[in-house]
Amino acid sequence: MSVLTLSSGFTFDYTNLYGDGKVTAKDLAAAAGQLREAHQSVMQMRSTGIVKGHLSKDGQPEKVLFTQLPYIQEGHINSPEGIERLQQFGGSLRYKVDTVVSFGIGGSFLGNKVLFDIHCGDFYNFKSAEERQGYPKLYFSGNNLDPRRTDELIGHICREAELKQGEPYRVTLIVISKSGSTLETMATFMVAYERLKQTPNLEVTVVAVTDPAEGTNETLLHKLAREQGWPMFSVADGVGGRFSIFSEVGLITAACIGFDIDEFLAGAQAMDKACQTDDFRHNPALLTAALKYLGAEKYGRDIEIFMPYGDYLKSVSEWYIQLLAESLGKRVNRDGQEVFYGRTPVAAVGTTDMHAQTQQHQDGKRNKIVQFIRVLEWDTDPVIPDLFPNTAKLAEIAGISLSQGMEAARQANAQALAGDCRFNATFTLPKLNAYHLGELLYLLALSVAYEGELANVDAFDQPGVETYKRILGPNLQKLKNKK
Ligand SMILES: O=P(O)(O)OC[C@H]1O[C@H](O)[C@H](O)[C@@H](O)[C@@H]1O
Repeated sequence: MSVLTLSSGFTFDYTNLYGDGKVTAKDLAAAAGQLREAHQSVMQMRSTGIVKGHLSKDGQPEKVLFTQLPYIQEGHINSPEGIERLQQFGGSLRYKVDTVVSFGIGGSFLGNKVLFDIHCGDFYNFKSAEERQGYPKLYFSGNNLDPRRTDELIGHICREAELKQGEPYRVTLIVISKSGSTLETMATFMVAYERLKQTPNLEVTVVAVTDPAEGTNETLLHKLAREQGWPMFSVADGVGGRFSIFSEVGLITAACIGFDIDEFLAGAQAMDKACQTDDFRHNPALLTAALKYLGAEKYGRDIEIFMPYGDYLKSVSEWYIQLLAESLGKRVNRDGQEVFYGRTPVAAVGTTDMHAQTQQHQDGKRNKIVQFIRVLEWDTDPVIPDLFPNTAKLAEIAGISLSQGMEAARQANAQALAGDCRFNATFTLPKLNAYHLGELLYLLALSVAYEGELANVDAFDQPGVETYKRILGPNLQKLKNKK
């Protein structure tokens, strides 16, 4: 067994990624110099924010500061006052605001959805205010231009306002956009704001989360917020969208639902500390990056199936898709040579996708790594009752808890894949709580930074997404002119 165990109980089991027929000790030994250099570069990024070759969208040198986020400190992006302000904001909503709608897409949505799913689950918005401890209902929008869902969400809120007796129905719209002008976010926000403002018995307020720059670099959202007097939170300089869950971007959702910000950042901080050793066998982010990088480069495993077991972890897969795709999917390396690097991420969830994707993982091309996530201990865990003792097949599973069944299924999946030389690995979270979630998400973010170094690509830009935007902008103008 090859398992790296942290003092918190978080583990990385890479037994099925390492050894004969997998990434070998020889492969790792041959890459030792590269791993050392990658580690030095990441340590330099930590202390100075400087990453070789990284430029902003405007071609200016730009610092990378996400490793600062776990540390709440005076003068840091997450300062004690900043966190206090977030908590006060969350507290100010309790028993006062009925509904929050969070508008955002990509890095301004995916992490927020993770926090919501893990903390609130599917049925939160059906619960009473008391059951939600006074926190408002919370919906997401802006992550598409879907006319039907946008319309239905607004209709639903308006109906709730109609039904409310006495006090007006209070809605807070949180508009999150680093660039401050993303099409989906701004379009759906404007549609919703206009309709909600016109609804009787409904009071609507707006909060903006955007780049705080003023002057010539001021974002459109910042300008609007300033002119309209909306309260603002920041997407700090040096924190890219896909790394922003630990900043005010993600933490504002945490504040709105009473998710434990301190524990979440403490988990991220513990992981950051665990990743400071240059011994790759004991550095979870470097070890993960090294094995996946070598798996891709030497063995052609350039698809990553991200497969947590448990419904509410599916959004972690979706968050990871953006992290991996935008960070490592690069045409050129930092020396300007074409490399077409990056694993293609695939979102999956167990056990569900064992009945949909596993056929391909088991029998398709040997070009994948399956990354499992497992939760060791669940807060609630119903036991399958012996309801039909005379039906042998059902009696056989009686007495087993659902989580035991789920873990047995994951183990069987991992074993079956490993038995046919199909690379896989498992992260285990002792429990599904803020601390361990912080550990996991931070580990993934840092491993992507390491892999950028190993592959010599800029993990912090996303030039490819501008290509379609350059076509879309003029096309939207043409549509407007036709009217
Ligand atoms: O936060 P925003 O500026 O609105 O950006 C939202 C998202 O849109 C872009 O297309 C980028 O590719 C993403 O990296 C970003 O997270």
